[in-house]
Amino acid sequence: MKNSSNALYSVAAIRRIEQAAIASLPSGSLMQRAGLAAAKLALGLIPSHSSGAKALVLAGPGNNGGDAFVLASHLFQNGMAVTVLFDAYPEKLPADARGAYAQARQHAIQFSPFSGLPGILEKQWDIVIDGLFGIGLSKAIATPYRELIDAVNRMSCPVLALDVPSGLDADTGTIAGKDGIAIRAAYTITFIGDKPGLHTAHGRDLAGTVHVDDLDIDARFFDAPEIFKNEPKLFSHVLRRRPHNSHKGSYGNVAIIGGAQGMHGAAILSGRSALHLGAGRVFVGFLEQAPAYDSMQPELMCRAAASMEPDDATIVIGPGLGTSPQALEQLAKTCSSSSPLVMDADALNLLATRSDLQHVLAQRGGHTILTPHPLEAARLLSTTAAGIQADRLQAGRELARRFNAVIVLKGSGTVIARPDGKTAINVTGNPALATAGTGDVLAGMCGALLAQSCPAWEAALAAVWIHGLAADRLVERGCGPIGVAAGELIPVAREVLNGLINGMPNA
Ligand SMILES: NC(=O)C1=CN([C@@H]2O[C@H](COP(=O)(O)OP(=O)(O)OC[C@H]3O[C@@H](n4cnc5c(N)ncnc54)[C@H](O)[C@@H]3O)[C@@H](O)[C@H]2O)[C@@H](O)CC1
Ligand SMILES: [K+]
Repeated sequence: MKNSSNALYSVAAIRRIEQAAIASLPSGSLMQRAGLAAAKLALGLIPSHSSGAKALVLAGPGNNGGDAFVLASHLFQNGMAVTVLFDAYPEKLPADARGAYAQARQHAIQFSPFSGLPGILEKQWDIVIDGLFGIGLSKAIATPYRELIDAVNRMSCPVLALDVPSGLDADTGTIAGKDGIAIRAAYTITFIGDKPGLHTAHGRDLAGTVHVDDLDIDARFFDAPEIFKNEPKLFSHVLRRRPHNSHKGSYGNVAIIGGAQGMHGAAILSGRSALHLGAGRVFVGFLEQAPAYDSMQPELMCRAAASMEPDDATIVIGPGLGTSPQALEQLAKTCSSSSPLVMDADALNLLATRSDLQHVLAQRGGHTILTPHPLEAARLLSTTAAGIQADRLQAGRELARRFNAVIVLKGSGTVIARPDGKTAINVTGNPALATAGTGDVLAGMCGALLAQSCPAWEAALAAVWIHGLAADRLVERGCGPIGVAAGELIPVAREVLNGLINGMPNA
């Protein structure tokens, strides 16, 4: 399973792999490999390393510190001036780390306790290595490590974290403990396998660019992964080139239901998005007075929602829906239809208040995708947004089980979960998406892909990935992250989808 390069492993899974591998190897081998791999990466990050560049290495009281000692020895042997900040009892280090400490002590590496920090902070460093805590972190980081991390986070030189930025929970991407603190790294080299917490919640901000080194552990020790980084290889098999002999009926109908008074724009955005992601026909159903047409996109067919027959279309319900009795009526009609379905925004807020509809939804056949942001997810699970963010993977999986649906839990590192527990974390996208209407665009994209016969899991993965990449392209072009309007994502998302399909090998 090692060759699943987009696999993500929980800390429990990493521990199982590590223990099995350690038992088959001479003692200390994995730590030696980890320290060497990290040193090679660090040397590559500092072009001037041969001319006495300066490295500050932070070493903690466990095996993460052990990795740091091995790395310190290698950096020294490669001509760097190395200072190690270490403030624990060497004799209390775990065995492998103690060995690595003794090894480092044989070199002219400067060791300093934390009391030496003020002088150390005045120096210019070419790189800081964070080897304080890895997957053994068990509580919030407090004094004296807190002050050290705070100081390092203010430094301008690059920080390379070993395994996990210290203070970050490798499973959840949260900062451990109440009032905890974590290293903000520019790079993280993570060992054995990649970890979900590096890619969701605070993970993307704190881990920087993530490198994975499997420490050459034999593939037989790796469990079959259940969590993946979202990549086209998870969904591209359902994307199809268009045959010449096809027509609009070949690509499905999408019916958007939303657009209460004052919120027409949300439904329109969703409709435009569904159109540009390839739906054959798009209807937009408005709760009250429907506009005659969308003058910027006259291809959309604007109707009164009550007059629409949802059974021959993929339904996207929620954008601008509101929570009126008419909205509830539409939601009830939709839940009992057998059409492929995307539920977003107020449809989710209404659903949270109606256990009868929740039951109908969980029983319905057909493909269902729910796209909550953390607050909507919190309402569905009767908790708080903070409760959801404390463990986004667990929340996504719980929602998927409860509603028998594919869940897209939005946020940094969007979590896509399905009822059997398989979970993906999306790593495209950026803060340009933190603006009104981007959720409406995403819901329309999910609808378009469902309408073109993608199964719900693949449709959700593809939509989230394309949506994020569209935002990344806008930023690359200098159009963001500040001030991107949701509608700007749509033509770029179309470009991304066509690029994906055009780049596929001919079947
Ligand atoms: N055992 C091995 O051979 C290998 C270990 N590896 C490294 O070892 C790490 C895991 O090592 P450990 O299990 O020793 O764990 P860590 O080194 O991550 O941390 C555990 C130590 O930190 C203390 N601690 C935890 N949270 C604290 C907090 N908030 N404040 C103060 N002290 C705290 C614990 O009491 C313990 O002493 C991995 O992340 C990885 O870097 C890798 O080198 C792979 C091989
Ligand atoms: K670390």
